[in-house]
Amino acid sequence: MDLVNHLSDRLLFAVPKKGRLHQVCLDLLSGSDLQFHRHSRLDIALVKNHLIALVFLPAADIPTFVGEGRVDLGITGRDQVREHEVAVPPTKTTGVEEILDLGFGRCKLQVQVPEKGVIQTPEQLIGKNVVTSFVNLTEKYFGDLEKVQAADPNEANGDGPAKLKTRIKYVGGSVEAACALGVADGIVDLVESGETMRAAGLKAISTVVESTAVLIKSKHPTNPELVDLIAGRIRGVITAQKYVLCTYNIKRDSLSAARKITPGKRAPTVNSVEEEGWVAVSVMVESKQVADVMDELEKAGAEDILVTKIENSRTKV
Ligand SMILES: Nc1ncnc2c1ncn2[C@@H]1O[C@H](COP(=O)(O)OP(=O)(O)OP(=O)(O)O)[C@@H](O)[C@H]1O
Ligand SMILES: O=P(O)(O)OC[C@H]1O[C@H](OP(=O)(O)OP(=O)(O)O)[C@H](O)[C@@H]1O
Repeated sequence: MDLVNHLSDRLLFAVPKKGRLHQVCLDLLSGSDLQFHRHSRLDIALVKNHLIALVFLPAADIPTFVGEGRVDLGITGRDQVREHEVAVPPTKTTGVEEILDLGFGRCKLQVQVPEKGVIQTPEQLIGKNVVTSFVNLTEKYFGDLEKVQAADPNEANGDGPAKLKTRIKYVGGSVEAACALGVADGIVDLVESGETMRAAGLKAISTVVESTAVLIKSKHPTNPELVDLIAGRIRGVITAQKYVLCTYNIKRDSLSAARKITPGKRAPTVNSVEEEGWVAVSVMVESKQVADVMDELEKAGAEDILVTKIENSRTKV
């Protein structure tokens, strides 16, 4: 099938083709009931049940395609969006709009130096070699540091705004190896658990950007209604993953204490039960807090506390 000729009437949705965000994005598409079959080695897949085509692209390239309006929707890291924005500042018609913070892919772009070295602050890297995959953000970061230093009367050399003194070099991956290989005095790279950084004998001395995955759209999508529909579905899946449904029985006298523990997103649903003086409560609770909430509810006199996974949802995040 000539896929390219099937694209003209379809909304284009870019998804990371590899890396940390790939599988979790596929799970999100499946949770949103976007059904597709990707032929091996093809970076385009037609969605069977909507006028949408998925395009599988490197996360770093997605802001470019969406920003130029070639692709309508995309998922990538906020770090990649910021990196692109420094290189190509948005205008009224170009650039991306963030629709939704997806919560996963949480990491920080950090300045890192050898743990046992003499450099302790980012200012000490000025004029030295810094290696990164995020050249634009790194140049801006050190450019701003250099400006601050130049504004300091003790440091000013009177030459006016100079070109960047710090030498920023691009590498596409394994950035953490650059210091050990003698190519860099410091690096700017992503950190999540910190394992990669520690294994390379590095430590973080500053944060350039904090990032999570985001759903982005172009400024003039071809089918805004379909963009809203997909955004609503994805929001529903993300909310469902973030919350669980907690139900319990409690004496009406203790209800106000229990409401403080489980205020819910709007308010808990309270139903009367057959037994005099008791009510049944059902309420959404953030998954990461649910164990503490159950302990507190028990102390407040709640009984039959049950927690259920939410498959999908339509509620404001
Ligand atoms: N360790 C991490 N933890 C969480 N999110 C991360 C991590 N590393 C990267 N990310 C996020 O995922 C995005 C894509 O990074 P990743 O390195 O996975 O992509 P890639 O370079 O395309 O893939 P690969 O590294 O497999 O070649 C980053 O821009 C960032 O937002
Ligand atoms: O703090 P951590 O949990 O160790 O994660 C950080 C690492 O994850 C990313 O690399 P990835 O493993 O995706 O490979 P890459 O270096 O080839 O980009 C990032 O570039 C770091 O190297």
